Amino acid sequence: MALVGIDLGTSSVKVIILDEQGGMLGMGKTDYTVLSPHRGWVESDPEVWWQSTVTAVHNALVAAKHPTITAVGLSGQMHGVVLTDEQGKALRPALLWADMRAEAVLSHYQSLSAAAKKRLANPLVPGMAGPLLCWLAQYEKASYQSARWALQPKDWLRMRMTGIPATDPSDASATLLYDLPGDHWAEDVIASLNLKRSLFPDIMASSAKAGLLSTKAAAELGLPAAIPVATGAADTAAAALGTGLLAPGTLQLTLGTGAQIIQLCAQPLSDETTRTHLYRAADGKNWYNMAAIQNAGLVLDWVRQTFNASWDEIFASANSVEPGSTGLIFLPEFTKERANQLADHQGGAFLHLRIHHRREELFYASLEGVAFGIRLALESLPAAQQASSLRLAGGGSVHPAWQQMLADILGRTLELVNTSEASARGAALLAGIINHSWPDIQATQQIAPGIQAYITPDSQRASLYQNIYQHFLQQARMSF
Ligand SMILES: Nc1ncnc2c1ncn2[C@@H]1O[C@H](COP(=O)(O)OP(=O)(O)O)[C@@H](O)[C@H]1O
Ligand SMILES: O=C(CO)[C@@H](O)[C@H](O)COP(=O)(O)O
Repeated sequence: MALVGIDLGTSSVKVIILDEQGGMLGMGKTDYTVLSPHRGWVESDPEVWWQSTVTAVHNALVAAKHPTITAVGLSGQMHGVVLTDEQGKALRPALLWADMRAEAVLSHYQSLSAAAKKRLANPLVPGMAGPLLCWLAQYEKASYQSARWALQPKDWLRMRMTGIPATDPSDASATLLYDLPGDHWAEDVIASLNLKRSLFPDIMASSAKAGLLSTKAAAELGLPAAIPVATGAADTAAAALGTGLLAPGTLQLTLGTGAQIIQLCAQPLSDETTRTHLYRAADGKNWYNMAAIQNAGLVLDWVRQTFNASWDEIFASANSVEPGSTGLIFLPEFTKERANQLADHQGGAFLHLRIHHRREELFYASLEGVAFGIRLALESLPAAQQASSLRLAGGGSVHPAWQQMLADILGRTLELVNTSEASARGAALLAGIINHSWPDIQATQQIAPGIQAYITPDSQRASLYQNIYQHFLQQARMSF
């Protein structure tokens, strides 16, 4: 008997198979491309998500030696929107969290009442389902008018698997259409924005049984038909569950295509400065504050591809380049940050390029620039001042040289959790609840992966970076 967890990320889908004690039996991963057909647009084709999921599930089953699967759980990238027909068939490519086109309609949000904005409890930024739907309603009337459902990515996947439209609080609360203190869709906001209320599915607990795997989906995935599928959770919330972060206190940095630093909180207290987000956790009990970084793995992957480099070559720059990259500065703001901007947004840049700069400096400066962006976001979290350590998770955090750089630049110890796929693990743990492998979310803490290593900052480099970081901020802000 085994459980499947599927994490539909921005750059790849990850599938893991756990036994009923939470032990890893196998995994599969399939990459896909993020599309940018016009300036500021960021999209993915849901059909590619599905084909990639089929491949990753098959590979995970092979790696796990074909155990009997009894339940499936889901996690997925947050905020964006998939417009579908009645059956869940996508009507156009999915719009993703990094998409900027809805800047053009943010004025609709700005003119909401102060009370309504307070209940949304989050910065008003364009890559969320609410603003994206406002854009679609205005500029793509045909697809908007014919849509039956507006789904989050993992909810689209579940509908494809079960035919049941639903969402959960952790994803719904990250759409800018959710009343955080009231814990329900923000009916008044949806009405004020003139959005169709019927687009939004019922909200079910992340650990609820949302439906059964259809015969057709089961045949494609190679899984048994009619096994239960859990509602699932947003990837950041699922990653917290997957690493055993279930109580307020510890900070966690998840590094994927984007990066997020989160801290669980027992009350829905929003950030008056609007530099951090407030969302529902997967346990249905807590919330979490999150500082988001849009330009993390997304940008490093651009560097890797554009310079035709391997990941090893990029990280090997840490062996030959000194902190500060001999004056070279990389601004990673390829897409506008939601908050915590390094500079007035004009796009990314290499600043102060000189003839002596080699390929290695370009790579090292890119890593430094992304890490400085993470540091700025970290400093916006109220709890960061006191935190001397952070947990580290996510597929973009695995290289040892990069982990050490992050510890040095953030000036914090990084705790490496003994799981490579925290969000997919969180998803599988939710499957275990509907399968009665464990009674509830709290019980999953007993099978939480331990800390496999502590990466402590090198005191000399950390001290150097205090000054280099300040210099970086100053130069970044002077440059536009
Ligand atoms: N082999 C690798 N070594 C180091 N970093 C990688 C590697 N493959 C991908 N990455 C980085 O990880 C990011 C994807 O993180 P991941 O958590 O797997 O994906 P997602 O954002 O889809 O959840 C990529 O954008 C890239 O920057
Ligand atoms: O944008 C956020 C959180 O605000 C992310 O949680 C996205 O959902 C993307 O996650 P990855 O695909 O980068 O892991």
